[in-house]
Amino acid sequence: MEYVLRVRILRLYINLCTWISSISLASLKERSVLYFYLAFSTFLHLRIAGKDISYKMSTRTTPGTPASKMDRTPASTPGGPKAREEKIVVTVRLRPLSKRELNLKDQVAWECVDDQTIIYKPPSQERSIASASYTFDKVFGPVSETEAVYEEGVKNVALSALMGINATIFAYGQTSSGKTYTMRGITEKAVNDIYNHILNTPERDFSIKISGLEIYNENVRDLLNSDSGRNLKLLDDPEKGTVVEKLVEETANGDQHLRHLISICEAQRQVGETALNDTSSRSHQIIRLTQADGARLREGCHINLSLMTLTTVIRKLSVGKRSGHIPYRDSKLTRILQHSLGGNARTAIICTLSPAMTHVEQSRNTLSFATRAKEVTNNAQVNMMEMEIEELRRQRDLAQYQVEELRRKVEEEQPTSSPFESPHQVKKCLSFSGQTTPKRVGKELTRCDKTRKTMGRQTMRQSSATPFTLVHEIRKLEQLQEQLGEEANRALEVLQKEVACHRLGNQDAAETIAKLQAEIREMRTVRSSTKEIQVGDGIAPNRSVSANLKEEITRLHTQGSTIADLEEQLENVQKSIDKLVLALPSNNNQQSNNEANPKSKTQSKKMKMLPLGSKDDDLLSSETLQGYEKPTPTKSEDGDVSSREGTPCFQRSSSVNMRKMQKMFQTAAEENVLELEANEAAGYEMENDENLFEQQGPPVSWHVTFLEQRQLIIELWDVCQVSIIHRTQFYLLFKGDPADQIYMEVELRRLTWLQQHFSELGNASPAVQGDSKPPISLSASIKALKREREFLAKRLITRLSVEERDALYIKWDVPLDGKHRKLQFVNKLWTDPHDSKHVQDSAGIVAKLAGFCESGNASKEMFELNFALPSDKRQWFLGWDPISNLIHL
Ligand SMILES: Nc1ncnc2c1ncn2[C@@H]1O[C@H](COP(=O)(O)OP(=O)(O)OP(=O)(O)O)[C@@H](O)[C@H]1O
Repeated sequence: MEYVLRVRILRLYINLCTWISSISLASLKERSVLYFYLAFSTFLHLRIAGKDISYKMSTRTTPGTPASKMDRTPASTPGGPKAREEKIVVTVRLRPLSKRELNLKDQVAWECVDDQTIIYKPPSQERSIASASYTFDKVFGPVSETEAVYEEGVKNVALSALMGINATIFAYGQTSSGKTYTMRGITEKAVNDIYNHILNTPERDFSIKISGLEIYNENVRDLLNSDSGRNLKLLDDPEKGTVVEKLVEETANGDQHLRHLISICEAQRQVGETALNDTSSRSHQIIRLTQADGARLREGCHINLSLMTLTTVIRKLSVGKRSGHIPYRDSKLTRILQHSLGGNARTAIICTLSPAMTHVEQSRNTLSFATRAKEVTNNAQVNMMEMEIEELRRQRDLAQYQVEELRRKVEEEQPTSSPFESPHQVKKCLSFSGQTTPKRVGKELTRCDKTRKTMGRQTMRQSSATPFTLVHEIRKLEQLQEQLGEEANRALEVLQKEVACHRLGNQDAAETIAKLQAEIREMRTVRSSTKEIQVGDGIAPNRSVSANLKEEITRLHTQGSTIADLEEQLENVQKSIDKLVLALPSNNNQQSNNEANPKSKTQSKKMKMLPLGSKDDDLLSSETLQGYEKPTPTKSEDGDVSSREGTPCFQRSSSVNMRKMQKMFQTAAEENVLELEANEAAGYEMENDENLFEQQGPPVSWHVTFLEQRQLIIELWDVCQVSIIHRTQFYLLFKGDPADQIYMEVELRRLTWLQQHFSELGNASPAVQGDSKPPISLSASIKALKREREFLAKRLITRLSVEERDALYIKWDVPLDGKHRKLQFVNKLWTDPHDSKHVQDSAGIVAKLAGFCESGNASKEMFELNFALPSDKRQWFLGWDPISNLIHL
């Protein structure tokens, strides 16, 4: 059996760091190099079976426990390696003053007072600044050797990889603080230890594979394959999590080869650095910035998203994993390191510090990052794979075979059945469906069996004095075998579950799914007491839109378009909303919260009922939005779709103005009938799908049609300057459910009319609608949209924390210190109808700012806004006006 140890070297280059805003410009200007550099080494995926899997993780409860003192308790069974929460090991290394700092007569500002505490100890003239003390797992002062940092700080974590546990070590600190210096030594020592382990474990075949990658300004580059291009894609693998597409993985033939490969990664980094400075415009910008004056420096500073997100992820994790959405997906680095940060891995962070007084702010920031990191817990567990299961299965089969052999021997010794024998017992205890159990038919024995039989008989004769003793011994042996069999079966069950979890990505995912299933069951219970309605009833998803629409219209006509029918339509939409809401990761998190806090259960349920509900402090990021894009299926086991009939929320939804809905549908229906009839008159046979097929090829699936229609709608929204809140609501509500067809059609029709109206109107005076309604014109729409953006800009302050805002500014290229940056930012939302990611992100942000999640009336309002048809047709086309009312413009 071969065991594969994967070593990954990951480097992150950063121009400026997240704490840039807190660094005074004066100190920035003094820096000769303005990029930050983080070095990571990641040890991943060691597949190990045998005695090593009998270790389980221990929980470290106090932040003061040194990594070296961490306890490892052998588990009693092979099925014992269950994930336990374990905090990240955080150490700090303070380097000596560098030559440059000495030349500049810089002073030492930090002192390691013991092996766990570092204090800020300013020189006498600075004493007015409050001193501060920080405690970590281990603190290494300026005279400490890298060996000590390895042995006492991170060795345990590094060697966890040899026990089949994912391990990650990374260095974090400002430029020139000693990350490379430290990581080089640590990598070297870890390589030594790994190869020593391999030498001392000759019974196993190891294979060591290494890959190296660099993230520079969110571009991922392969350090072992310079031809691979500058921006490798990250892919989501259902089994492995995030993987880097086409990343080369070299097999190391020995320790020297591994060192050589590591040095290639190192050299690539240096080449990359130089090359980037020469060729990359961004890098030019870095150089230029180092010589720039304050204003230009501020204008142009590019803050690295990965580092920013890393700090956000650590901050969020430090207050508890279940504290809301963790934005792993917001940067390449955090995506790649997802398992190492709060996931299935053991992680050690070495925070490196310069002792210099001039760097005191950066050092404080590093220490506050380290303090937060101390609170982050991981759920490391041994990676158990099919091979290990196979091995256990093999052992069990062997045991079964031995029992059978013994039984046969007893039978030969004692042909008549003994009252002590219980033939079924053994079979029962080893009943797990093995494949390799040798089968025997009747008395037909192979030559090998016959030889063994003869030998066995001789052995039995020698070892058993009397038949009674022999039977007694056999019984004892059987009992032992029974225990073994049961244990093996139990272990197999555990392992299979673990493998299943692994396949799903991680333990968290499995837990979430389990909880979702529980939720689904609960929903079914609620549902079973109410009326069952099929989603998309009467609408065949795979038929052409026109055919479906016509059928729908006919249905509405023949049934007299009763309110009940429309209610049914509405219910279907509500189901779609439920699906969307349930698909929100924040709701999954909320569900998890409820496990711990039953009191919040009612609240949570209420939230789930709300369309677009999400936690208030949970910024709808790309990850959340992906949840929208591919909603988690909420089908129950028997295929039913969740329904909310009878729930308070459903009743609220039912209070939609049904008359208006009815009228709207009728109008739309009538228009469609006219259109269909016109088509028919023109020679199209819409009803005959077969003819259609012949004429146009296979019918377009609803999903394809939906995507096309949605794109058209998005473009029309842009052209017609439609409210971005309306766009957001519509975009997030209608995700392609078959029941959405009618709404998509109506929206398209509405927008087409509006576009036509605007173009016909040209410079002419807009139509006045009477009453208090504003005139319909493009300029009126633009004005309304401007007001709406101003409103949303104001909401940035109340809806988002400073950090969230800064993260968004960075992501959307809004200068952090620019004037009117809130408005600048909001003005960027919903501006590119052709960029689906832009649209998705814009929708997430507007949803958050508009606070869709807060109001229980949101769904009602939305239905009225989007689809209520006032008596005047023109008013209907101004369907987004009430949104202004909603947000009190
Ligand atoms: N503990 C230490 N003892 C002695 N010298 C050190 C120590 N740590 C770092 N140095 C020296 O300080 C300088 C900067 O260190 P290093 O290059 O490792 O910093 P870095 O954090 O990797 O910087 P960058 O982010 O700019 O790449 C180097 O000359 C290195 O030899």
